[in-house]
Amino acid sequence: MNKLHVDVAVIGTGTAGMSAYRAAHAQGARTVVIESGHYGTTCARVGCMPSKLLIAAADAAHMLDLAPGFGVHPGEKRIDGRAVMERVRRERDRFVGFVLESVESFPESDRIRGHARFTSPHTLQIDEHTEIEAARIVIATGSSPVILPQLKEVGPGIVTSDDVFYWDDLPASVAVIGSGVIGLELGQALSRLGVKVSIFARGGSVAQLSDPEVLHAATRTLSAELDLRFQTEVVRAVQQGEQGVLLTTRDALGKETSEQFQYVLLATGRTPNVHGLGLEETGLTLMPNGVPEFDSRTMQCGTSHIFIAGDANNELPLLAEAADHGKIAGENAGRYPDVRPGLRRAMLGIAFTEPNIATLGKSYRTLCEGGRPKFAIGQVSFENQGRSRVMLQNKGMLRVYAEYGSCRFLGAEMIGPRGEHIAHLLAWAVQAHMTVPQMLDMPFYHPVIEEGVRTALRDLAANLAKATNHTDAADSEPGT
Ligand SMILES: Cc1cc2nc3c(=O)[nH]c(=O)nc-3n(C[C@H](O)[C@H](O)[C@H](O)COP(=O)(O)OP(=O)(O)OC[C@H]3O[C@@H](n4cnc5c(N)ncnc54)[C@H](O)[C@@H]3O)c2cc1C
Ligand SMILES: NC(=O)c1ccc[n+]([C@@H]2O[C@H](COP(=O)([O-])OP(=O)(O)OC[C@H]3O[C@@H](n4cnc5c(N)ncnc54)[C@H](O)[C@@H]3O)[C@@H](O)[C@H]2O)c1
Repeated sequence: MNKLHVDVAVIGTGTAGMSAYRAAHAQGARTVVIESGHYGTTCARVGCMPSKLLIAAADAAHMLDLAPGFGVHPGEKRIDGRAVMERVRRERDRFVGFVLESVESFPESDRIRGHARFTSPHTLQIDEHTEIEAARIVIATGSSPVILPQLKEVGPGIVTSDDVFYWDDLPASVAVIGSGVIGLELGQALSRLGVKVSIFARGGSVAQLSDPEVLHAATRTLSAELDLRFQTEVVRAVQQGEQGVLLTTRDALGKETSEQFQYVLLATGRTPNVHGLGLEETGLTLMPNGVPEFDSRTMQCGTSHIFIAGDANNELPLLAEAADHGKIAGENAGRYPDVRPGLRRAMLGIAFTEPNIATLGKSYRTLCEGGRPKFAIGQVSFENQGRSRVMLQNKGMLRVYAEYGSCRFLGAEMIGPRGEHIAHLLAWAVQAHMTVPQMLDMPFYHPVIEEGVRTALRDLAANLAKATNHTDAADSEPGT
């Protein structure tokens, strides 16, 4: 058994782990990273990048569908599934290659291969070959797809996003379970690429939306294009050899339906990789999901020498968050016991559906927490928004929120054209603590989709003014 003594051990070499390694190392700490799977990160290998590559191909196909609306007739559309998947894998491998180069730039002696688990608060056992005594430890173990119990061990037709980007060809049909971010991004992309797709949602949720009006607009917009079956539960699935899977679902009225699909894609959330880590040996207080209690400003677990970063802490399982968490955790582990709060940015979440779905700052749900909501709402529908209509992308809605009295801009939820860019603009305003009048003083060009944002902000300003002129803010309902 090899024995190692280090200042900082980082478990996981994903985005958070690599960021933690660099930050701890920069503090002068003798640091190692431990990896049980492949190097290359979830984001590059099976997450952000390949999913956006698939979506890019779908966008190209969709543009051909839109063209006749402008009087442009591109001829017969032909999708070469093998070529689509070959490009996805080729470009994905290129991105993974850059990550591998980055990991390989860490000295070999700092890279340990194998599964890490705690045997005491300061000791990690790596498979059966190495024991590491570490003064501080960063947990950056990522997350894994949730597999519904009734779909376990059905057969090769049950897949997750970990499998899709290894396909050689596009399948004939896919049942997507879950209407969250992964289900909608992949479901819409596959559908636009000619795959027969049905999306089954046990409730009525759409991606990360919580504002009922935006949710309504999103449901209407996406249902116009996709076979979206809300309030529908999965009952069972049976693998039928190479034919695919016979999936039985039950709708809100209790009616059971059985349909055959080549694949059933599970997109039912991800669970933090904290089980099998031996956390019970650390003495840390665990939350019901198994994640240790931690401070989201410092990533420190309780007052201990252990830090947790990225998807593993389940706070906001997004790439940019993983990188920030890793930096904060690594710096604090490096200079422990001098633990300091790190930079946390305004919340920003974007689902790359088309139209994009975006949430930023405080969500409607968060603002409504703790009783009666006390914030003003402004809104715009993109249906008659000038530039959106010019481009035949006039779908969706934006709702913006602000605090009565101070007029401080708080956040927004939307589905709409160019949502990824509008969301950045608005998230920057949240982080800069701008007020609605200050935002309206900013330049708006013509004709641009941002003029729709201005319409929503003007509506918000009018609603804020009504409250200041006529009522006590506490008496105001949202949107009045
Ligand atoms: C399909 C999909 C699309 C996505 N798209 C986006 C997007 O567009 N934008 C966005 O912001 N986010 C997106 N995400 C989320 C983003 O990919 C993740 O938030 C991010 O990659 C998490 O990074 P991480 O470092 O926490 O985890 P990972 O990159 O998963 O790294 C964790 C590492 O820890 C290792 N490990 C686990 N347990 C152990 C152990 N006991 N011992 C040793 N090593 C261990 C694992 O093998 C893994 O290499 C997407 C995710 C998916 C699945
Ligand atoms: N563009 C992006 O930023 C992006 C893209 C993909 C993934 N991600 C990250 O990955 C995470 C995981 O994505 P996801 O889509 O798997 O999770 P999610 O939490 O967004 O959605 C999960 C969906 O599965 C449904 N579901 C859960 N349990 C179910 C059950 N038992 N039966 C039927 N349906 C069930 C939920 O109702 C929900 O619709 C996201 O939270 C996000 O942080 C981000």
